Amino acid sequence: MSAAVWAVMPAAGRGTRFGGPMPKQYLQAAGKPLIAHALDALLAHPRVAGAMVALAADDALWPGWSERQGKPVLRCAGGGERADSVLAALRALPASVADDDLVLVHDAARPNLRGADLDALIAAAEAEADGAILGAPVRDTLKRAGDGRILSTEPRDGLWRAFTPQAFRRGALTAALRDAAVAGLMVTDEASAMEYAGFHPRLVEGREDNLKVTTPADLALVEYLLGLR
Ligand SMILES: Nc1ccn([C@@H]2O[C@H](COP(=O)(O)OP(=O)(O)OP(=O)(O)O)[C@@H](O)[C@H]2O)c(=O)n1
Ligand SMILES: C[C@](O)(CO)[C@H](O)COP(=O)(O)O
Repeated sequence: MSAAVWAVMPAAGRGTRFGGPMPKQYLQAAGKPLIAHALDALLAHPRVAGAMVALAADDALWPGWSERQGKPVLRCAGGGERADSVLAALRALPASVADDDLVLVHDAARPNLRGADLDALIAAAEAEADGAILGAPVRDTLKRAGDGRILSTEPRDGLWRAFTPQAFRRGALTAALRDAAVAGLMVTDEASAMEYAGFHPRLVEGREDNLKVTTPADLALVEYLLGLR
């Protein structure tokens, strides 16, 4: 029988780039909050056993879910940076989640995750000691900017955009994030910490509509996309 997979959801951000009246993960789209879409996408997968959600200490909007789709939804206090929140959630997972068990780290701000992408990611991560992440190759020409002007064109061959979920074994990811923090390394995703630890995670090409809501324009697009499902 395949081992259970747990989800870790960093949801302690304040959405400063979005602005607005509340942290963006609680904004409504297609009838429910972004965080609910993101959680439900993970919990709908048969291999996912439950979720640990990292919340801001003063979060007053968390609906208090203790389960969704018949699976446990646990919560812990997040931290000052996304990486701190992920590390706190990894440490708060039930003791039954072994160091060798896979965990899926997924942004609460990415509501449009699809099951087929999850299938592909879990399959790749289970075959890889180094883990795996969803992403997509860069398909636009990239410019380095300075003072609103083009300074240079950057080579894009071999460049990918990293998405979430990112899938790693609990023990290795916990140690990698801990060591990155001790080294003062500011990582913006889990794969960066694993790379610092010497791993080379597998890249799994996923749907480009697995958008992270960062600005109001992203929310308008995500509302459209979720409405199509
Ligand atoms: N200290 C933090 C910062 C971010 N996050 C989470 O990490 C995900 C991706 O981060 P981002 O899109 O940057 O969200 P915010 O930090 O809220 O946005 P901003 O940087 O604009 O404030 C989000 O689900 C966010 O809630 C977190 O759990 N803990
Ligand atoms: C984890 C992530 O979504 C991968 O692209 C991204 O790094 C999060 O960045 P943010 O600045 O914390 O939104």
